[in-house]
Amino acid sequence: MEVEGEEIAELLKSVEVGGKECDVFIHNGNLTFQRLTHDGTKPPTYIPLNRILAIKPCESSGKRATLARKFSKKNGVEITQSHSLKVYSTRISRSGKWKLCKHSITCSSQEDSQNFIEYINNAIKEYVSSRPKHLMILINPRGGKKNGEYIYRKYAAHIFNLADVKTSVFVTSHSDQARDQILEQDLSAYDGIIGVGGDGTINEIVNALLARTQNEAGLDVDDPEVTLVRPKLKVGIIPAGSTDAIVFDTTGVSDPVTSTLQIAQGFTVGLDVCSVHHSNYLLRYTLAFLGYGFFGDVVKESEKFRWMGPNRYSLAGFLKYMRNQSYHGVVSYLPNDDHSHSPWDSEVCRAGCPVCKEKGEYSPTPATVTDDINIKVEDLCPSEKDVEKWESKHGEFNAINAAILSCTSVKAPGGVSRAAHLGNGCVDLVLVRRCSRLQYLRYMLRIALNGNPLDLNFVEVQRVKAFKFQTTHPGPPRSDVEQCSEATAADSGDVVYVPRRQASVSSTSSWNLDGEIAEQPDIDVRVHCQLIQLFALGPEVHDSKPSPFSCFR
Ligand SMILES: Nc1ncnc2c1ncn2[C@@H]1O[C@H](COP(=O)(O)OP(=O)(O)OP(=O)(O)O)[C@@H](O)[C@H]1O
Repeated sequence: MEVEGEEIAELLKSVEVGGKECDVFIHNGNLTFQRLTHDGTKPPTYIPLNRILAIKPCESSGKRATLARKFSKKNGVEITQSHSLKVYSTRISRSGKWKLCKHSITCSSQEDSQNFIEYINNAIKEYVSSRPKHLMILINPRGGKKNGEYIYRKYAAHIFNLADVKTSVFVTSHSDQARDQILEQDLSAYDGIIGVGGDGTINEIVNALLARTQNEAGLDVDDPEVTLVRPKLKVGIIPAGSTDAIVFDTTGVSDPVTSTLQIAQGFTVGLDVCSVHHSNYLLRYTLAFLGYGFFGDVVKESEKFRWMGPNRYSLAGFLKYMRNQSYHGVVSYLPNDDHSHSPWDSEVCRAGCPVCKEKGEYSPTPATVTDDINIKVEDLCPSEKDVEKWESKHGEFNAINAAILSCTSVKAPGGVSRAAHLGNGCVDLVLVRRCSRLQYLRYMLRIALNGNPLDLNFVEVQRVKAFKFQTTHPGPPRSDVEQCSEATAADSGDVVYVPRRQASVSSTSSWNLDGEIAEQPDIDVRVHCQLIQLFALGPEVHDSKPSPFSCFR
């Protein structure tokens, strides 16, 4: 059989699919159903093989049994229950959430049914080499609305069961237990570690996994220049936290079913990680965001209102906004030398993003993912040889934000830097210069209301491979400082802004490192290109047009 010049493998002839008579074949990596009509005009429906989660024999009952009986009567064949099977696949809804679909097929003989199951299972294995076989699941029962366990049992467990992924489930009983588990357990049986919780949970997992990997490799993690080793195990996250920014950035939605389906189907993206040092001492690794000034203060202040739950951030944010503080310091950074992408790009990072692909040569489709991703050594971590290229900016800042990911979420659709990439080996360093309350409000509203927070004259952005921050004393009178910063800005060709009502200057703030507070303001940050492999596809572009790849009904 041939379609548009392509060889196709015919699997089943004249079988019943959803009460309709079809031929079933594989064409171009798709399981294709061709409805048999008198005039043969129905277009085929297909399921890409990499979207098939499982295929199982099943017992026909109820409506399904009636349809099968009708079909067998019409075709004059005896159909027993064991000749029915179900193909479980995924489809993407208009909202971007992934759904599990069932396609029931009734074959005319036991042999046909078994051959079909065998053929599809082999095709999936061949086509999709990187599906996990055994996962460690770490559930944080205290994250978000404290329903991590419920979310896992209701939305995730049956998907892993269907996909024949073995799971070892641990529910943490206290903070840091996930870390201890990763540091102390024998991990050789696992393909990946999945956190059920929020950003804090995945951070704890990644920090522990990186610590263990570097320790086993005998590396000095306190050396900011060290080239870190990529862990063999992949990580994943099923959202059950308050913000879930990392899940949102890597799947496009915050939905436990979407995340579980992407994990079970072995989709993988390479994620950049920042190492954060203070005085040649490793503070921690961060995955999404670093913020000094406003966002550091908010997290610190919010600790006083922990009893309020997630609302504590709104109250702390309001109090800090009213105080409108700014901080002195020098930011030095190593600019990205690859000018093919910048924070001003209108194209955002997506599944199959060419920028990330080129950097890490990873493919988000499971067919070609291998453990040995070919990353150029010079991309892994900026080194001493880059010394001469460092640049710096001095001044007073309301906020210094570094976006490793775009940091978009349901609450912040504008993100911190919408064009930031998952795995380009860079962070977008956003400097919010000393400004009035009203100006800062405009900045925040653009993050919250899907505007562009970078397009303001008191905000500067640089795409960098590394940066350092050092506090400076208020020093010269304000007019001198302004002259100095404006002169620097003018020299470098940047827009000069004149703040109307300015912030009050305080001594130092703290860093918000993915939601954790670091009291040391002077830090040294290096970006490690795609150091972690995360089970996710990357946000997808949605097409509102109906697709032939859909649930076959
Ligand atoms: N059993 C537990 N009891 C108390 N704390 C725990 C427990 N298990 C984990 N934790 C800690 O809870 C912290 C916060 O969890 P997590 O980040 O997942 O939720 P969240 O803060 O609500 O979500 P988000 O970070 O997305 O805003 C983690 O740093 C983790 O160490």
